[in-house]
Amino acid sequence: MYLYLTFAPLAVFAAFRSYHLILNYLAARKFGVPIIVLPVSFEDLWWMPLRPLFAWVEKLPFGLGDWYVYTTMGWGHEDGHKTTGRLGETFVLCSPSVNQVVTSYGPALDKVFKNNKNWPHAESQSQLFAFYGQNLSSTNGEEWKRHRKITASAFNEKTMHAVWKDSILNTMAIDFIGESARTLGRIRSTFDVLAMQVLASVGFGQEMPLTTIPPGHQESLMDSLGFILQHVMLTLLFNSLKAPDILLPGMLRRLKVSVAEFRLYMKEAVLRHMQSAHTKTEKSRPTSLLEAMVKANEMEKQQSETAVGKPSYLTESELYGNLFVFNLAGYETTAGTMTFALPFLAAHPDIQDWVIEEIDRYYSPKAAVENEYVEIYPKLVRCLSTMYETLRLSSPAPLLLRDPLTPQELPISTSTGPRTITVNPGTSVSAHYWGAHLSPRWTDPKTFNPKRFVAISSSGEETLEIPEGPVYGPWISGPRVCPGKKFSQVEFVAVVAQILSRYCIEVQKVAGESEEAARTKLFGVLDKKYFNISTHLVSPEDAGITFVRRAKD
Ligand code: HEM
Repeated sequence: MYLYLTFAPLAVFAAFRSYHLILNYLAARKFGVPIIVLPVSFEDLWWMPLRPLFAWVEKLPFGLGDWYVYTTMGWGHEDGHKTTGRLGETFVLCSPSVNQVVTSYGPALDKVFKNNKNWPHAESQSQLFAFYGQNLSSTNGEEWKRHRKITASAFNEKTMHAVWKDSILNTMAIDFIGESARTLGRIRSTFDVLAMQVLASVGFGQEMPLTTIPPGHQESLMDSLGFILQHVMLTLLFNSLKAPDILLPGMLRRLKVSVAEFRLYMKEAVLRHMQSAHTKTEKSRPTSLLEAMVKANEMEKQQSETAVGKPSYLTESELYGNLFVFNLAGYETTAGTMTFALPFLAAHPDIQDWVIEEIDRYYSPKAAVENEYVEIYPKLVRCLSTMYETLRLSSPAPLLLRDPLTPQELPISTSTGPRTITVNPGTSVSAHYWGAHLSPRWTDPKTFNPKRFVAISSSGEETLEIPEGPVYGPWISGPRVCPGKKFSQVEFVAVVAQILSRYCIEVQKVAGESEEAARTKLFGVLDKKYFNISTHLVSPEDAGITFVRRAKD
């Protein structure tokens, strides 16, 4: 009897899933592209906490566990170009809950991202990070336009000045002499802190040290935000849990405190900026993302009070939602990019010398103090090309899902030439930039070569140029292009310029290890990645780099 009660619901569930899998498979066949059949999709939220328990299936013989890799949103990080190399630029992931057309074909990506009205964010992904309030990334259509209009004003040239200055000053404060040898794990934590510091001062306008616990708080801003961001998936799953503290394990109790603390920090910061928005003169320009956002919102509110119809400003919780998403989207992405860029430069001394040549020509470590962002930043093309190439090889974005609202034509490439398929509502399209960035459409796709992004202009100057032919889109394109694109570029260029103006970076060797063996080991470590909000290394402690003071000092 007990056995029956336990297994009957499972049998019903399995029968229900099998029936839907057959229906989805029949629908997928109509596309006439390769199909990968999966028992579960990463769009099934219940699967997320269970997934680690099934890691063993990958070890099954005869490829029986090959499906497992495709059941995480970040499967591209692990798979790279393998599946696209085998099946082509368009294929379907067919599971009981959904069919996903996966594409790395340029015209398809172009079409989807240019038209976010017909191709909105998939509901399954968009609501993930809305626990502080609806925001830019959680909304679609008219709602999204309202968020985008207010938040766009935050990313202005004045804030870029602040990003430049803060990035350089925070890099100067890192002790690369006292701790010259760092594992890639330590590199990541170093730049996690740096990225958070830049976001706290440029994002919040936070002036006190991030580690201070002000009156009325239990945690510092750094500790609360850091804890939430490091455990964001857990926050997502347990945030709405109303259980009394005594029943919660220590980890969830701490998470609850951090979530409440960060909300309080946001509340105080919004209030502070709302008050200063009233006292500052019209002409004084905001210096933090939050201040700019609050100011634009207050102006919108005033106009909205005189107009009829739906309010066009953001509510308080929407301001929090956006501020949190800026932190979430801007912290790991930039820190992760640095974690890959520095070892790539260490392993390619010729490229490093080429970048240093540019830095020595245009950059001086006083650049932050003298505030020369406007003059120096645009000249550091080789530094920026290093970021472009790093992102080509290690993009932080997972598979980006879009769900068509009405039947849409999607271009595909086949061995007999290009054609289109009709994608109906209910089928997702999944942009697979890992496949695109490592495609043979690039010359020598696996090699780190920032020079591929540098061209010479008619006046003889080096300029950044994306090669024609292959697809490049770490920040995507179209109306939903990453609003923090320039923020991340300015931060990256400032950090690399500051470091290489004083240090060379070398591959770390253990006693008796040859240069070649150390490089091979480093490449092996850089090659094994996984996704958790951004790109992470599987074994970051197994390789490292060393900062060597440059001779000119
Ligand atoms: C290397 C750095 C970065 C990369 C590669 C990157 C990449 C991306 C990508 C691919 C998207 C589109 C996601 C989608 O539509 O599904 C996006 C959106 C977004 N990013 Fe970034 N990002 C970076 C840095 C930043 C920074 C520094 C900030 C803020 C300070 C930021 C804020 C955002 C926001 C708010 C969105 C949502 C935009 C919308 O939906 O309209 N990002 N980013």
